[in-house]
Amino acid sequence: MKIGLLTSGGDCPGLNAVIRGAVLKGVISHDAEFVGFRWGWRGVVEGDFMPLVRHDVRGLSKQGGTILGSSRTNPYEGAGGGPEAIQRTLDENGIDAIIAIGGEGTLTAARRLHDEGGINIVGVPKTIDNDLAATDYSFGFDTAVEIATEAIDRLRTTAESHGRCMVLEVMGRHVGWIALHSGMAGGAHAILIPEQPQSIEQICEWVESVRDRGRAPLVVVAEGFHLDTMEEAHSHKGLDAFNRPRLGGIAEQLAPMIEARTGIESRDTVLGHIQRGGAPSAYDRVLATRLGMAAVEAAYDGAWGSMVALRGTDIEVVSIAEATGGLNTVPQERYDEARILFG
Ligand SMILES: Nc1ncnc2c1ncn2[C@@H]1O[C@H](COP(=O)(O)OP(=O)(O)OP(=O)(O)O)[C@@H](O)[C@H]1O
Ligand SMILES: O=P(O)(O)OC[C@H]1O[C@](O)(CO)[C@@H](O)[C@@H]1O
Ligand SMILES: [Mg+2]
Repeated sequence: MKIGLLTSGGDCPGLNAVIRGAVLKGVISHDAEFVGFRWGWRGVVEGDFMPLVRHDVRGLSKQGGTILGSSRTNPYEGAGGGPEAIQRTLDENGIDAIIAIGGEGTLTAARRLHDEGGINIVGVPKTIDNDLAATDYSFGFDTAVEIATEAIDRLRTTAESHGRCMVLEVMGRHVGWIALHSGMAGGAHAILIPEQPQSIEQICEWVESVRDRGRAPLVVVAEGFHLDTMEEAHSHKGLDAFNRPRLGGIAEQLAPMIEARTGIESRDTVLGHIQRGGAPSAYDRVLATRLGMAAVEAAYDGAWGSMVALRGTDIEVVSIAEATGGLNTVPQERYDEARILFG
């Protein structure tokens, strides 16, 4: 079988480990052939791909980013877009199947191409946000949490030196998993997530109780958080390639509000894409490698339109529909559990 791999959507530590796992598994167990589509769906639509042999994936599991490049190209757009044109491109190049590594958008597109055009596709879930349903964790999340936790540890020493309140903004467009886990690991005094709007009065109450105990307050906020007085998440950077608001900047809004209300000097830090860069953690390398290997097995089993997923400690094959049907939000009980530690 000749399989085309692609990485699409925002990048994520571990993408290269998936590619390596898939190629090694396919070559060793099935004598498979691989190509890599460049720049996500763009490579599929434009017929732009490169051969991927065993040598090309040597040492890749520790390398951040994606050697294939990524984009938010829509596979239904352009002359080569849509199921019929894509099938033609695959046939012309002798490519039997696609393994699409991406988030909910990429997987939704993969499912449509399979359902509407019968294209042989297997999905692999990726996102640092951990917002995909049907998989217990997605690779990239653990690495992002490590980076955010280290940032909290570092902010804490400078905060204590000045008696300041620090507000750290982490990623998390729709869900607060990175904020919840890094905040808990780093001992944050308040964790603000998209699923749980709060009042500025409540936030200041937590901050003041920390100050009253002689400590420097540390607040972790997910970029998608909004105060109970706001309609939606803060955005002032225009739209992304898929016409969604680019988030970021809520920490810059909150820090002066906290300072004005409590009198505690406050600073904000936006971690941004640092959370997506660099080498994946050991956990993410293992998870990504196993998912890549399982995706190849799913292809050889003819499990088209499915996705590989982590369930407990097993990698299972589930329908893409299950993964894209809803978001993996932070459950109320997980927030309540963390909330005991606030203030
Ligand atoms: N319903 C859809 N039908 C066809 N294409 C879609 C659909 N939804 C998303 N896409 C395409 O898939 C691309 C990737 O989606 P998106 O930009 O949301 O990234 P993602 O895979 O969800 O990763 P991330 O976690 O970074 O958001 C989009 O730019 C869009 O072109
Ligand atoms: O890299 P971009 O296009 O700025 O996207 C940023 C978005 O991607 C993610 O990192 C992953 O979906 C979100 O947390 C964030 O809102
Ligand atoms: Mg998306």
